[in-house]
Amino acid sequence: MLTGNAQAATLADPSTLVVDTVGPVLTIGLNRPKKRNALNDGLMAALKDCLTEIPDEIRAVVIHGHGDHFSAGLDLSELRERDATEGLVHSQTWHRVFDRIQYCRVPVIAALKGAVIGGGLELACAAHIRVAEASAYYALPEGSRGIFVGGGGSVRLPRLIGVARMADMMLTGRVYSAAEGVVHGFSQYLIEAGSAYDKALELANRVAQNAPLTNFAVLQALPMIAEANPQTGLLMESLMATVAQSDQEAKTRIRAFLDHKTAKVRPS
Ligand SMILES: COc1cc(/C=C/C(=O)SCCNC(=O)CCNC(=O)[C@H](O)C(C)(C)COP(=O)(O)OP(=O)(O)OC[C@H]2O[C@@H](n3cnc4c(N)ncnc43)[C@H](O)[C@@H]2OP(=O)(O)O)ccc1O
Repeated sequence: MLTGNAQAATLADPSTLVVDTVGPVLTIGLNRPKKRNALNDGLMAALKDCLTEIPDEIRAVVIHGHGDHFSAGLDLSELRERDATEGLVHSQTWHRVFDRIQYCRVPVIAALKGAVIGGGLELACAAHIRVAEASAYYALPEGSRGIFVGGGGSVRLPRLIGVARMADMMLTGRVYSAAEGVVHGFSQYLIEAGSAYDKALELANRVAQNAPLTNFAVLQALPMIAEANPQTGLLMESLMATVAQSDQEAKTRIRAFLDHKTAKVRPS
């Protein structure tokens, strides 16, 4: 991996994030509403710090946007002339930040509203669950800006919506609606305007009640199993299932169900 001065010079700007704890949930609010939460170097460095130091008692994370939008993507005012090395360093810096989301030890839920554009969309792709309210819209206008995605979008987005649809987004620059986002498998929830944050928090509290080992398996093992060849995947699944069910947590939880001391599965 390349390193360089462009990266070393970046200082975290704490004012660009509002970080809070709500019970077992860490909430991270992108906080540049006047700039539609465009992702500048200071915000990206702050986000990286914040995701590196998740307290032990936190069981889930919600990332949301202050103001009317999730994020308008890369802060174009910072897209200064870069030579090839600096460009690679910049892109790889973003990769490291978004990898911290994807490989976070606890589930990360993105609460989407308004503009979810370019790098903002790439950020959302790294989360484990996406909750969109009706105001959310998605676009990849990189073509019209003369650039390419640089935050892992070409790896993560096709795995969610397919290569052809991502190609359509990039080539046409078309704005996709919140409803299309659900239909195409980008977001898992579509809810009324104004409620993405509340819904994300509700879901975060729910996943926080799971056995940590099950959540770990979903975050770390499931993506690998899904991409493995079937034989390898089935073996990995068996190993993961065996580890999980032999854990004391599973034994306690199953005993509680059999003793009628825990909730049944009911439609919500
Ligand atoms: C190359 O290596 C990379 C690339 C990347 C990632 C790339 C990308 O993310 S490309 C996508 C960049 N984003 C855009 O093109 C969106 C631009 N913004 C808009 O279209 C609109 O602002 C809007 C989001 C639809 C909202 O519209 P509206 O509500 O009308 O607000 P405005 O009046 O337009 O904006 C208010 C204020 O915010 C500024 N602003 C908005 N977006 C950005 C932005 N992306 N960058 C900088 N500034 C922005 C706007 O200029 C206004 O400022 P004023 O000073 O005029 O008030 C990743 C990694 C790589 O290595």
